[in-house]
Amino acid sequence: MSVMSKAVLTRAASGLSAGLKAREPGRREWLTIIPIVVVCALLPLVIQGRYEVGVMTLILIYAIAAYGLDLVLGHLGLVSVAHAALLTVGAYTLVILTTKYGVGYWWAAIAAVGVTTLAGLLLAGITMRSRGHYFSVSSLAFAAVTVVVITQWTSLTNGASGIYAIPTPPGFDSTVSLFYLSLIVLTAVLVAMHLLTRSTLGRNLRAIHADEVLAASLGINVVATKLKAFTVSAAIVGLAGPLFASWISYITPSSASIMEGFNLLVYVIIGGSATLAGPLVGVALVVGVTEAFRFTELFQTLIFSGIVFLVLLFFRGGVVGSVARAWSRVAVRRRPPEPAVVPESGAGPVALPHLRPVERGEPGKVLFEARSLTKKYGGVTAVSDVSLTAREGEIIGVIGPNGAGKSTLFGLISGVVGGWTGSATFAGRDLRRLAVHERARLGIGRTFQTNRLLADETVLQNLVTAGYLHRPGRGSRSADPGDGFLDAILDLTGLRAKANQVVSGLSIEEQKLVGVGMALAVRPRMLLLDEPFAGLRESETPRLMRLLEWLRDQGMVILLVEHKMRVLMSLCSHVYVLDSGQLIAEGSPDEIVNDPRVISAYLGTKNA
Ligand SMILES: Nc1ncnc2c1ncn2[C@@H]1O[C@H](COP(=O)(O)OP(=O)(O)OP(=O)(O)O)[C@@H](O)[C@H]1O
Repeated sequence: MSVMSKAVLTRAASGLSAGLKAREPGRREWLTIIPIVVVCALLPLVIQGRYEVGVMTLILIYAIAAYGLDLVLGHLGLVSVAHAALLTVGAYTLVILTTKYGVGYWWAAIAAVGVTTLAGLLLAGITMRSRGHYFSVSSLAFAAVTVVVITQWTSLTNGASGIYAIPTPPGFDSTVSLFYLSLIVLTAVLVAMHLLTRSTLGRNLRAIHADEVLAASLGINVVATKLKAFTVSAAIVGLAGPLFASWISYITPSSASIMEGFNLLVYVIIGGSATLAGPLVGVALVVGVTEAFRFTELFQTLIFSGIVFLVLLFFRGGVVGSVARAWSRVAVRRRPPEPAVVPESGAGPVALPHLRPVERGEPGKVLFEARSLTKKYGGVTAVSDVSLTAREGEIIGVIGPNGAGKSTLFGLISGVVGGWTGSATFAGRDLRRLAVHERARLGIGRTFQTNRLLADETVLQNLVTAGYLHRPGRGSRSADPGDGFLDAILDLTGLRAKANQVVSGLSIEEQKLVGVGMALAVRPRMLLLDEPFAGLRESETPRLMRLLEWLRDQGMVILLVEHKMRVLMSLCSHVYVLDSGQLIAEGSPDEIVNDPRVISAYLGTKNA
């Protein structure tokens, strides 16, 4: 692989995991489509040469494929080199059906989209459980296999010699008309991309991109969502396949090569992944400029490399991404400052919402029961033979020194940590058989010791994503569940004034509250809170305490890991104490603080 290829792949991998994350597009961002389409539509009137219009058509066709790629690259963070192969699969399907089997062009085009989608589904099915570099290498293998299959299946594809005389779409046989047909398809893709990125699927993709564990904890089926996205991505690329075949009029297996797949990747990264205009701008810039220097191949390669390096060096986020970021900085400066949060004085009552966030439980009824839970990490037994019962309407404390196994226990219950023995049931269901997202859907919500949030999104967007299971109609694009529940969470957590602020700009304590709010948006029946009070100011502590008490009174079960003993002891009715993975004591707060084993292992004499 060339130095440049490595640079781009490294940039793609590192950039996509840091700093270039997709964000929710503004409601009015679709307006960008209008100037894009108008400018494109006017171009053939200004630049009229047959060759030039041909290049512009190719730019539009590649842009369609680039948007398909961007759905997984920009919005899911998967670096795929297989998309040129998918494009070629679509092109060959059209060519074979029309030239060998005499199928009408439009039927063949529909079949091409279908076959490309199926090919994408196949690739996704094989690779969706792999992440990062593993996925990229799998996509590389897919491209290589596609080239081999097309080359070797000579009876169908004519092998390395390729196929000539590819028909053009009926009624679109001139260069200019193919340009406008491609523009119509591109416009539809732009609209679809805008709608997709604002839809539940788009939000879930961003959540998965940001943090798969968090996404699953919110009830998002990570594998199914990735499959869906990859299939849609392949379908979009499939739209470009027939156009590409008609444009090129002579197709060979080399169109599916890894290098072509790499070029598509370059277009998206250069233009700006996860932006509405980025892929088109990237293709136009790279293809346009390199075509202008087509008279010398060496010079063309140098120009291509030059563009790539310049953008990588100076435009983090690609051309469009960088411009959009600079613009948003200016816009933020112009915007009047948001009113500061006025923390509730601990004394006054918190305005609790009239809404019922959870199904009212039956106090005293066993909701969760674990027997002999054991989890080993190699030679370390993180949790050893722990049994625990949680009844509705209880706040249960789990305490112990660092490394006692508290977070591991939460991991076992929420499903994040696998490979344990023992038994665990929740609402009568055996948890062993349930994945993380299924447990969340069943009603197990959680926060994490180290905040796991959608750091590049606003507080409200975090809550909207977290409330995904409860939007009216899962496919709905509406932001709020419609019953004011998210509103209520903003009030309960005291985050209303910060609702439109990006989470990464909030203080640690505010981020903690966002985490609690997100867990509540899942509408859990049991809430696992891993040190929610850590880092909270004294003034914030009473608010959260009252919130937990109120949730308990609604019938919710709360398992609370907390080192702030005063808070924990005043909230909990029952406390479990772990030390080196073992349950060393359990009982009421009074019993626990006076238990000599707990004093010796954890509390010391000052808390006793
Ligand atoms: N992924 C892992 N791989 C190997 N060992 C692990 C892993 N996670 C936890 N452990 C070990 O398991 C034990 C329990 O860790 P755990 O994080 O559950 O404790 P904890 O009580 O939550 O501690 P803290 O209060 O510091 O968060 C520790 O010895 C820890 O080193």
